[in-house]
Amino acid sequence: MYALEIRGLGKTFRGKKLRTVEALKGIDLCVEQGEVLGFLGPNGAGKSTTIKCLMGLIRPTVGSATILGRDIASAEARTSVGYLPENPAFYDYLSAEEYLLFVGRAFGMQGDLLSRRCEEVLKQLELWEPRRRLIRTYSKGMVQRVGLAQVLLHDPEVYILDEPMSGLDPIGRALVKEIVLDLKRRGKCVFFSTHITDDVEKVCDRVAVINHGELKVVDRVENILMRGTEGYAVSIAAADGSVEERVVAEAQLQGVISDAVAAGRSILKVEPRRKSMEAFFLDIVGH
Ligand SMILES: Nc1ncnc2c1ncn2[C@@H]1O[C@H](COP(=O)(O)OP(=O)(O)OP(=O)(O)O)[C@@H](O)[C@H]1O
Repeated sequence: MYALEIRGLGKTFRGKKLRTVEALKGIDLCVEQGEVLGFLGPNGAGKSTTIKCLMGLIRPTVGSATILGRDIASAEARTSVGYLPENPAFYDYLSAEEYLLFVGRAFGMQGDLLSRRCEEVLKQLELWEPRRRLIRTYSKGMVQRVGLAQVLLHDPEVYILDEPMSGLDPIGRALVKEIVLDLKRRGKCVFFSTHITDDVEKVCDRVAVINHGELKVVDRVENILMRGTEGYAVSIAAADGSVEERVVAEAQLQGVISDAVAAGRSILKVEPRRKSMEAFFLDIVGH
């Protein structure tokens, strides 16, 4: 059973004067339990539309999806998910602590379990000190961290995060990456959208690239990086101790090494030169 299974998901928005936007054009995607999948795409690609369909916030025009084998329309599917919206908005006349107690009760938590989990996630998200301050006095990054705290609170099996790193400074981003890796270690499934390639390279097992409502590539991060080998950097030492570095294509590699050895020079290092995830992403989306 997949943690997340999306079959032929499509969404057409109908606007004024019969104007339609085909935001999703039939997406098929499965994510395993214990897997971190980065859902990568430029602005307007269809990431939030996919996530809103999964969370039942909008209805797909065609297709279906399940979470841990349960239809996304069911209450059971929703309770097994931790969801972070793209622009989380909270009851800002509550403190972070009050808000988390409210969320926990909505998930059926109470008593010691609820107060213990509140304390744990407030500490994990570095919100313990300001926990009694009203959310309206928080900075943008703090509000984003309240969003992540409510995602983690009920310890669900599946996490659907819409741009979890947005609005965070480098320290906050590192914290989120650490949280995602910790969820992975604990066998959870994390599906998160982003347009930042570096986030994907560091924490994901697989990447799904979406553009204009269509999935363009779904593959393991290491395959994508290997596929993008541009050549090899060869470091060659001369007899006088000087080092020369040359970048050569795969077809010339053997010849360059043989020639250098025949000339009495040593090969110090041969390293593949890979395309970055960013270059790969820009190729896919056609820039
Ligand atoms: N309610 C709506 N009515 C009409 N069009 C919409 C609606 N919501 C989204 N769209 C359109 O659907 C397309 C996909 O939008 P979506 O918000 O899913 O993109 P995204 O990949 O999440 O982008 P971003 O990175 O900018 O958040 C866009 O062309 C957008 O303008």
